Amino acid sequence: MCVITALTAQNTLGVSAVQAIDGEFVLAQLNAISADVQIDAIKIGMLANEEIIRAVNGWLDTVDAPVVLDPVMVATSGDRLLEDEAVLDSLLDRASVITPNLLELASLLREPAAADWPQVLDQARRLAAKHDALVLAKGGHLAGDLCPDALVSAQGVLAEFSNQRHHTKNTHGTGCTLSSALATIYASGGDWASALEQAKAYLFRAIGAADELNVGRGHGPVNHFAHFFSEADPMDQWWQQIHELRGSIDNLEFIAQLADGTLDPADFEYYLAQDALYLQRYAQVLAEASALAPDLDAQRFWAGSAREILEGELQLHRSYLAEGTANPSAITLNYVNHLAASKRSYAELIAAILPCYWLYQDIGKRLASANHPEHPYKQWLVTYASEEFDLATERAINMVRVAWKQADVDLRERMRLAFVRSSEHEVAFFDQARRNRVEFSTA
Ligand SMILES: Nc1ncnc2c1ncn2[C@@H]1O[C@H](COP(=O)(O)OP(=O)(O)O)[C@@H](O)[C@H]1O
Ligand SMILES: Cc1ncc(COP(=O)(O)O)c(N)n1
Repeated sequence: MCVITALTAQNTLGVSAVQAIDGEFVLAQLNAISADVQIDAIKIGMLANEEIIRAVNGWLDTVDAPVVLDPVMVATSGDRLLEDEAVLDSLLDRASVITPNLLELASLLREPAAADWPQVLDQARRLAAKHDALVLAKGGHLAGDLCPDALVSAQGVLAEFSNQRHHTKNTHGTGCTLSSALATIYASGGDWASALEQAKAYLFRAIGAADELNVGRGHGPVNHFAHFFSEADPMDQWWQQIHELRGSIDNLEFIAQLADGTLDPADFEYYLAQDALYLQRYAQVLAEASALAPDLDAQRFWAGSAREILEGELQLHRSYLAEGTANPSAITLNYVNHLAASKRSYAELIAAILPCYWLYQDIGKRLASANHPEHPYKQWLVTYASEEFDLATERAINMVRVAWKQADVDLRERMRLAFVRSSEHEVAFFDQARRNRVEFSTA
């Protein structure tokens, strides 16, 4: 819930005008909230003048909630945001946590600014004692590669967290963000140190992504939504993109009959023979992914998967088939050629590999309920609905996700195309027993 205390005409270059709101109207807004909404924590920012401070002070008598007070006095641009800082004193005693930056801290103590971090901590301790509050000492304005922050009481430092300094000029709103996040997270956790740690991690990410916003020519805002945007899972998006393809697999007569057991054994055998040819090549492709893998974990996973295919799935196929009888169909060749063409890079190759896991797991899960002890294709149905296959699919998805995160825009697009193309091949592959069976004599 927000209460407007002042209107500011400002951009990234500075504040050109301030219109303070009448104290009475500020109070009306505060009362409107507390009369209706449960208040778990309060964060106070810019207050502009004494009249507003008095209104807020009076209202605080009527509510019971922790108060984070950010003594906003001067903007990043250097413009004043509070007429007279002395009038803040009365409010400071009401705060649970005061969050001054280095200059505001000095100003509240009527002292010169601290020159280093130990001096900041010392000033913070004295301010904490003066107002019987915690003080969040902030080192953002110090020189150096690290940005330390500490929660300080009259007794000394309670908790200290430090992060690297981002090289950016877009730091407008860092202090406001930190104090708001601190109050909000405290409201849900009840622990100041842990709230500070989380608030700082959130802010660190928001500053790190600030340059992406590219707003204005001065000190641009931090990116509050960096979290949301980068959190969208690219793998979910890929899965959505093949939604229609997945639907068309479900609608194939071959799949419907495989599920209810009415599939002609000759069709199943044809499919399996092609799949055996495919899998042998697929196992080679997995071994190639292992050879290209960037780390030991990935190398092991793909090599293990290749072995799994050779000794697991291929055995299953052979149990149904007379060995070595089939030639590859045009559809099978197309698919393996697509896989082979994707090995320009590790990332692209594993993106092309992925549908063979993911689509089979998906189909396996949905067809599992149709299985029963007399089902003619029960072994096939069991294989792709197994927990081991789930686990392997999950790991394969994650390998692709990790590679995607490290890829540049062009590579990401090639990965996506490789994935979609393989999914298209999967549809044709399932359907092939029902199509013109063009077979080739070379694998
Ligand atoms: N360039 C930066 N990189 C990383 N963190 C920063 C950077 N600048 C400020 N911070 C962090 O932003 C928060 C606010 O810091 P500070 O600049 O000291 O206060 P204010 O924004 O109130 O002037 C602190 O947690 C500080 O560590
Ligand atoms: C309304 C308002 N509140 C606070 C600040 C200080 O933030 P910053 O120090 O990042 O300019 C500001 N510029 N405007």
